[in-house]
Amino acid sequence: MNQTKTAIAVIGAGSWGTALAMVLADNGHEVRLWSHNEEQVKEINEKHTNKKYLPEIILSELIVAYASLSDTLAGVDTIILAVPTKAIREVIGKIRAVQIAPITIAHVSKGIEPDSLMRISEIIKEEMPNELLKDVVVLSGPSHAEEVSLRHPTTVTVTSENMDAAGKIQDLFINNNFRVYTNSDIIGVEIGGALKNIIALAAGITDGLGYGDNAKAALMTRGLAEIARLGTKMGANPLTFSGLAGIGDLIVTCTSVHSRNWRAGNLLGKGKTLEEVLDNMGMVVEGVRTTKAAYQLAKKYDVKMPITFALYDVLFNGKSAIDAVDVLMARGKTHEMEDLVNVLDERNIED
Ligand SMILES: NC(=O)C1=CN([C@@H]2O[C@H](COP(=O)(O)OP(=O)(O)OC[C@H]3O[C@@H](n4cnc5c(N)ncnc54)[C@H](OP(=O)(O)O)[C@@H]3O)[C@@H](O)[C@H]2O)C=CC1
Ligand SMILES: O=C(CO)COP(=O)(O)O
Repeated sequence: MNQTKTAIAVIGAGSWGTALAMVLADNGHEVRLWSHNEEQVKEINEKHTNKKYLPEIILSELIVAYASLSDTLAGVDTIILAVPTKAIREVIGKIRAVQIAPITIAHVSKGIEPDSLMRISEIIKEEMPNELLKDVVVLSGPSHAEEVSLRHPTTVTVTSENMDAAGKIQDLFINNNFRVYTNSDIIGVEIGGALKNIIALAAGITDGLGYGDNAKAALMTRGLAEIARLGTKMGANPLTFSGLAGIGDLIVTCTSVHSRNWRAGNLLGKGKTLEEVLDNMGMVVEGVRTTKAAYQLAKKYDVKMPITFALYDVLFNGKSAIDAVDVLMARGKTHEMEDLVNVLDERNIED
């Protein structure tokens, strides 16, 4: 399906960057995988493994790891950016310092920056000068790196303000194991991908507390309702939340032991402190910072997000998980759909 074979830079050699590098290598592309860790670069090039992040996997020899960013980027016109949200500004700063020609950046990260309340595509556009940036594309959806690296069937979506650019990223990645759709709603795709991590943390907590499937189904359904309310108020297409970057990613993250957010929540539910959990995870748990950002966004846009607020209290205000669940369950009576309908009505009035 992929006609042109090109050199592609994957920036970030954690679980997701490495798994995506494998998809690109399966499609015959030359993949330059940049890491800021020289030991890891040596391991990937000499042993074709990345034991810390994907312990069972042997990597294709088409994947070559680089420690030098300028060597990684030389002659490349597409970057796949796969670092945690917290590192995006720093890494874009390093790219900016060595990049000489305009480039397309496809990011695959799932977060919102607290305080600035920016989506990742917005951060990239802020940090990268116009003359060096062709397009920003987002790739998102239900896709655990552990399963993608085993070539298990996976579906994702790509979006951009320029759908031709999204189509090019679709062509680079699509194959018979990794099916890539397009979606023109960049706000919805980024909000869905980021905020599902909050609900996955909460689902991990209720599992850790020993509550059952009813509690998890409640969290996922009502979690999606509050994600859709906020996203729609921010300008997203509400239909996006019933797609891969919405319900799709919510399902995979709330129900899988691969999810770092679910696992972190599970340990919190079992009584560990946030500090203990994060110290032992060894990989990014995006939902913690995103909870802070979503809490701020809910206030800014005046949207009710009771699960996000309950989790915020558990993570940052010392509330016990059991008390947070009790508060959620004892709230006043409400209509299931009314709040989203109100948000849609407000948007229609503004239009
Ligand atoms: N894992 C998955 O299945 C999926 C992840 N994502 C998203 O992808 C993004 C990356 O996640 P993932 O790969 O899983 O995270 P990991 O924790 O597995 O890896 C993060 C990688 O980024 C590197 N890194 C961290 N900070 C910096 C920095 N300041 N400069 C350079 N490199 C840095 C890490 O290096 P070091 O080893 O030195 O810490 C590591 O190689 C997240 O936003 C996540 O939500 C999206 C879909 C699936
Ligand atoms: O986004 C993911 C799967 O789609 C990965 O989720 P975690 O970051 O919780 O592991």
